[in-house]
Amino acid sequence: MILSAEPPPGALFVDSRPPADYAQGHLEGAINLDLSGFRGRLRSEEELAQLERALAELNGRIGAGPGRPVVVYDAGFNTRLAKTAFMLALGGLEVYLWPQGWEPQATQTAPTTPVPSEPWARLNREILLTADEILAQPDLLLLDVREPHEFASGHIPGARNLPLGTFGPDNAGALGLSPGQEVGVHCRSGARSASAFWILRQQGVRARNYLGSMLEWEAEADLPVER
Ligand SMILES: O=S(=O)([O-])[S-]
Repeated sequence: MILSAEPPPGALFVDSRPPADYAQGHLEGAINLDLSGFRGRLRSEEELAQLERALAELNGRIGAGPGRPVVVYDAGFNTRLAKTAFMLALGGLEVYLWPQGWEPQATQTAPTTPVPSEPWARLNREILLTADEILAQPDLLLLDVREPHEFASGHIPGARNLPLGTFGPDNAGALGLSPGQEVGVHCRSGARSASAFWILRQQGVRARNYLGSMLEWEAEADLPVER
């Protein structure tokens, strides 16, 4: 959920900005964490289980777990914020995005030492889409949020090109999407599509992010590419 007001009480703050920005001033108790660079093949059950273990280890390290909301903030609504928040939500955490409004409270300069907790994660399969699920659901509306020239260079058969810039906070209906509808979103490596994911979820559309996106799809010999 994208916050426009104060965050929930007791939240763990995650600052996804670059370390130099964090060092200049961050929210009290916030840790500095950018998960937007995540890449990984997610096709076998073992690969999914490995990701769940990695997220459990991460949650334990930063003191995140069930019952404690996590608020991720950044300098505006950007793909770094969106993908970091998506990765944490994928681990089963209750996640909020706080793109603006936090700035006046960013007064702490000393880095926060996280208080670790028991490693814990539950992979939230409801928000994740995998290549094999795309193959198994040919009727699922799949939105490729890359730019038209990227789409033209090769795309998943049946995908519809809707560049990220076309998504707005209240235009899901105008894009032909309705609350409750399930749609898949993807891009090159799951970052722009994480932004589309949150924008659509905010409007009640049941978006699922194909995290592997075209980087994974094009690397797999058995997956068809349309040009
Ligand atoms: O935003 S991206 O993952 O397509 S590089």
